[in-house]
Amino acid sequence: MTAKLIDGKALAAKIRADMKVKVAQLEAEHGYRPGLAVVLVGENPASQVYVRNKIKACEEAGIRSIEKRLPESTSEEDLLNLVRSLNEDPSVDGILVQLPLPKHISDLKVIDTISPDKDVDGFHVNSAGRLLVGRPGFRPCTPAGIAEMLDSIGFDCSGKRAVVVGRSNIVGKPMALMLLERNATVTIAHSRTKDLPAVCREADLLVVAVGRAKLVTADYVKEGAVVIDVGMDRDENGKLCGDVNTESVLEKASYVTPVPGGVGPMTIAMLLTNTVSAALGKFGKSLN
Ligand SMILES: Nc1nc(=O)c2c([nH]1)NC[C@@H]1CN(c3ccc(C(=O)N[C@@H](CCC(=O)O)C(=O)O)cc3)C=[N+]21
Repeated sequence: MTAKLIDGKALAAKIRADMKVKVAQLEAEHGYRPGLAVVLVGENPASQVYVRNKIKACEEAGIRSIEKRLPESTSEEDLLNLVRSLNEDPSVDGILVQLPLPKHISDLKVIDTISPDKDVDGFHVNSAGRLLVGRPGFRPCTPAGIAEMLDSIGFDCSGKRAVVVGRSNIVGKPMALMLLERNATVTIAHSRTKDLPAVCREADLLVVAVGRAKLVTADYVKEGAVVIDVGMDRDENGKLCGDVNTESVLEKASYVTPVPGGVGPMTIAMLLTNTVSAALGKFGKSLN
C-alpha cells in the first residue's frame, strides 16, 4: 500500500476559517470579540516562533491577542500574580502560558493558577479530570487536533486497535483517553515497553509522541494502518523531522501525517477553537 499524507496545514486553515465565521457571528450578536492572553517568559527562540505563530493565527481569525512578554528573571510570584490578574480580566477568554518555563518557576504551580474556565491548553488538572471521567471540558490541543484529522479521513475509532507511543500529560495520556472515549481498544506504549515494534504492529491506529527522530519505520507498522506523527525533532542534518521515518512507513500505512505540515498546525487551530469555545460559553452558547 502507498500511504496518503494527511494535510494538517490545509485542515487547520479550514478550521481557522470556520472560527473566523464564529467570531464574526459573536461580534455581530453580542458586540464581543474573544481574547486570548499569551504569556511568554524569557527568550527561548523556539518559543518565540511558536508564540508569534499563535498570535498571528488568532488575529487572522479576529480573536484579540493580549501578549505578555516577561524577562527570564521574572519571579514565580510575579508570574502567578500576572496569571491571577488575567483570570480576573473579563476581556480574556483564554490564557496560554508558553512552556517550557525558566527552571526557577514551577510549571505545575502556574498551570494550577490558571482559571479552569480559561484553560484553553487543557493542561489544568480540572480539564484532565474532566477528560478522565468523560465530562465536557477543554481538551489538550494536540490530541484534539489529531481527533479532527481522523474525522477528516473518515477513520472510525470504534473497535479499532490504537497504540499510543508516549505517556506525557500533554499528548500521550490525553490522546489515549480521547481514543478510548471514541471506543478504540487502546494501548499506551513507552520507553519501558518490551518489543515496541511488535506492540506497534498490532495497531490499526498508531500515534507516536516520544521526541525521538525517525524512530518508527515500516517494521513498526501493520499493512494499512493510520500513522500519526507528533514528533518535532531534528534529523542528523539539523532538519525538522518527526518521530516517524515517513519515507519508510509510506509503503505500508494507509495514511501518514507529515512533519512539518501535519499535527503542528492542527495544535494551533485547536487553540483557537478552545478560545472561541470559552468565549461562546460566556453567552451560554457552544460550538456547533
Ligand atoms: N502552553 C503551551 N502550549 C502549547 O501548545 C505548546 C507549548 N506551551 N510549548 C511548546 C509546544 C510546541 N507546540 C507547537 C505548536 C505548533 C507547531 C507547528 O505548527 N509546527 C510546524 C512547524 C514549525 C517549524 O517550522 O518549526 C509544523 O509542524 O508544520 C509546533 C509546536 C505547542 N506547544
